[in-house]
Amino acid sequence: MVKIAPSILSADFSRLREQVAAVEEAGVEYLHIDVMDGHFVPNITIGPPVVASLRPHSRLVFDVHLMIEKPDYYIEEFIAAGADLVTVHVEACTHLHRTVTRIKEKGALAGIALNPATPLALVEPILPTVDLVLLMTVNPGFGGQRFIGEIVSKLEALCDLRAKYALKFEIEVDGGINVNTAPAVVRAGAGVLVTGSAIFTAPDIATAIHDLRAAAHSTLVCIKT
Ligand SMILES: O=C(CO)[C@@H](O)[C@H](O)COP(=O)(O)O
Repeated sequence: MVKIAPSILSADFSRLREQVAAVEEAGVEYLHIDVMDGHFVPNITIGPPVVASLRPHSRLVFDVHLMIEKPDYYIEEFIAAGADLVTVHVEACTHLHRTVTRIKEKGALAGIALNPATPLALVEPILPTVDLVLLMTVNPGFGGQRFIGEIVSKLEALCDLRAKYALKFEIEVDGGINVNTAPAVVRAGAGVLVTGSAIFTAPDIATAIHDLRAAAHSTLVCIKT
């Protein structure tokens, strides 16, 4: 089953607790938390105190996406704040295997994220050590951008690598995911859909999540028949 991970980047921050409760009630699996530092990406967002404030109010898997330089300095703090899954950018890590190992040693699941222009070959050697691979389908930094369709073939190639090595990591896509783009990424092998603006700027959050799930699952039905 495809998992949905609403990105709170597009939420109304003045009503964050309420909006997290709304996506949780609508049955999503993950809460995607975009952490940006103004250096790795040209935007500044959320730090560990926000994660810690939300933690007592939600049972969702906290999927913390670090779009920051030197992520090693902050891994422990985000896990202590309540992150269940910590994803770091390949482009921000000099010693990626060490960083992934540190995340796991500190008790969280470890993800690696690749920008659209970053080739899969860079991460192939460490795929057996990760729990999730996030393929950016926009250039990171902002919500509401247009989906980059060329990433679909990269997604298929990642799926093939997972099958080739008989691995079990999850494949997450992030950026421009909505009812129109979800079918293509699910068909190509995405198992976790990060969606920000299509959920939080919709007139009704529950309806938006229902529609996204229906679009994703309709594709799965297509594959089976
Ligand atoms: O990490 C990012 C952007 O850098 C994403 O998580 C976006 O927040 C997704 O937003 P939409 O493209 O769905 O609006």
